[in-house]
Amino acid sequence: MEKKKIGLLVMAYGTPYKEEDIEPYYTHIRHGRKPSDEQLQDLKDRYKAIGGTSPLAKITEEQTKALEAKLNEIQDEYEFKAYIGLKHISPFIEDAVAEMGKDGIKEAVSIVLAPHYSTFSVKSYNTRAHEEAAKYGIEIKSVESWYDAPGFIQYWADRIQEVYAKMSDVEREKAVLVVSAHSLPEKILQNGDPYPDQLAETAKLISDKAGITNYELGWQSEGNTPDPWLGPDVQDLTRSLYEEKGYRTFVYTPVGFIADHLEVLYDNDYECKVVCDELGASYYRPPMPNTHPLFIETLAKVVQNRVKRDA
Ligand SMILES: CC1=C(CCC(=O)O)c2cc3nc(cc4[nH]c(cc5[nH]c(cc1n2)c(C)c5CCC(=O)O)c(CCC(=O)O)c4C)C(CCC(=O)O)=C3C
Ligand SMILES: [Fe+2]
Repeated sequence: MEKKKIGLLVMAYGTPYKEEDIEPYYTHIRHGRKPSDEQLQDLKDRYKAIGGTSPLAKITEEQTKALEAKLNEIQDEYEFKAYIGLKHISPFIEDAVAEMGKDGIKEAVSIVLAPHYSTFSVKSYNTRAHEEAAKYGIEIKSVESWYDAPGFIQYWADRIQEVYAKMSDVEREKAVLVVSAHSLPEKILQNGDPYPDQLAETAKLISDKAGITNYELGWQSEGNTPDPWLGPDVQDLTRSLYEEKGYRTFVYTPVGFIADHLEVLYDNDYECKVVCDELGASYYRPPMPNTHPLFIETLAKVVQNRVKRDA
């Protein structure tokens, strides 16, 4: 039987490919407003600190290829063809959709490489994709969130158990799991955004599965703007947990992200580690999902379920 061709639109944040890309990328993130020299230098310094550029571009590509291959392996009704569409750098979401149009694709499914739904994040990706798709008569079924997908929960529970198993008994007794996502401006709460509740649900599912009772929710990587952001910030949280609850071992799981990139390699592995070192506490950060087979299989199931669902 002839397989039906279906577009697989994989959307992600995007990252500068080289140093010269940092300024236009940052300007795009800031909705077209150029960063000040100081802000730009600060961002350049952070990329420098993690090796010059982020590994994210390569990981997004590997995740997309692996997801496409997995989907074509687990079913034979459709032939999935993957397209990467990025939020803040080329190939932009619109470029990917236009490419699908050129290839004659009429039916597509989309997923954002971020587990939790927010009007600020996933909704803006999906809106851009759907607006462009309308121009080409492409029907896109969009996955809205997958923060509770069983394989995603299992992935983190396994990694957490590995970390706790490595600890000395003394370390384990005073350990706390810090489950975090990217902070967003507090104003998202006015319209009942599900983002904080989804993070809380991910944290509960993961800690239950891993058998960890001491866990706390935190927010990280907040932007440099005057409005209030969701808190507590993971660095402040580390200090208060140390002082008020006596924890001495900190296990950071930035579950709002799925790859090694700036927010994890700098904001966790450098900034949170500095706080732990200063306090004399132990720092742990289990590996990110990247292209782990269980993680890719999980995304494939999420996509497959979305294709099967009507509307
Ligand atoms: C919700 C969310 C996610 C998770 C969901 C998703 O993945 O969509 C995410 C992921 C990421 N964010 C990233 C990078 C950056 N985000 C920034 C700034 C901002 N992010 C925001 C939100 C999010 N961001 C917001 C509201 C701002 C402030 C904008 C403003 O000023 O109004 C800035 C500017 C400088 C700074 O603030 O640090 C950078 C460099 C990278 C790539 C890292 C790499 O290159 O390795 C990734 C994966
Ligand atoms: Fe960001």
